[in-house]
Amino acid sequence: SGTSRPVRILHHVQKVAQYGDAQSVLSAVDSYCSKIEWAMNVGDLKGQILDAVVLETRPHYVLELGTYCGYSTVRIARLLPPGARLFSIEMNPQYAQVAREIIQHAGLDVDILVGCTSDLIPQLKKKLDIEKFDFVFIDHWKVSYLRDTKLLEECDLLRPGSVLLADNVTCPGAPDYLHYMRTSPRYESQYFPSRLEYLQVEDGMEKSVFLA
Ligand SMILES: O=C(NCc1cccc(CNc2ccc3[nH]ncc3c2)c1)c1cc(-c2ccc(F)cc2)cc(O)c1O
Ligand SMILES: [Mg+2]
Repeated sequence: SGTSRPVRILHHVQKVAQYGDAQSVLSAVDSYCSKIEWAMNVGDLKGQILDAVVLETRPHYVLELGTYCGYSTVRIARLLPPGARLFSIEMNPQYAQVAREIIQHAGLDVDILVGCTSDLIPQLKKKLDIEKFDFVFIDHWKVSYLRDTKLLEECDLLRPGSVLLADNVTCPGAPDYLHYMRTSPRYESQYFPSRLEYLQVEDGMEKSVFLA
């Protein structure tokens, strides 16, 4: 097929979702990916956990690792107060372009940084004039979760109370990240059991609060 799966999702959103209506964009992605073809969006079930953590945290500065089509980016951005800033890092330029158009269709304003976390995270303070992130959503390569969390610590981008929420800690799994979060005295960690997006497979999210 000529188009990619993300492009097919974008075309579906542009066809059926109301421009400027974030909820209709989320519903369009979820109906497409549950009925036509599966895709690795966080989905509506785990998305409700993401919503609850964002609302509880009321973050001003947000970082997302792994944009894909921008589904979780829209989920987070639609709940942020005016003035809050959301930055999302995506290393695949095709994904980043689709995400920009899906986020635009939702009427939201997000900065997508194209590149890999190991290069970009050390530049964030200087480039974005940001002190610390209040909330980080981690959903990129599962083997990079732990490395990048340690990089956030080393770059002094977390403050006491910063909240990290990681997708897929059960499926596909991020065992070294989970072990670190559940044994480190620097974090208070909590597991939220759920299901893999659009399937009956068990998955879950880990919420970890940075203590100091
Ligand atoms: O693997 C996953 N997602 C990550 C991912 C994957 C591919 C490409 C990218 C490219 N984006 C990227 C990469 C590296 C990066 N470094 N810095 C930024 C950055 C950005 C990201 C995933 C898999 C499954 C899953 C698959 C199969 C299955 F059977 C069950 C479950 C479910 C999910 O919810 C998932 O999130
Ligand atoms: Mg995921």
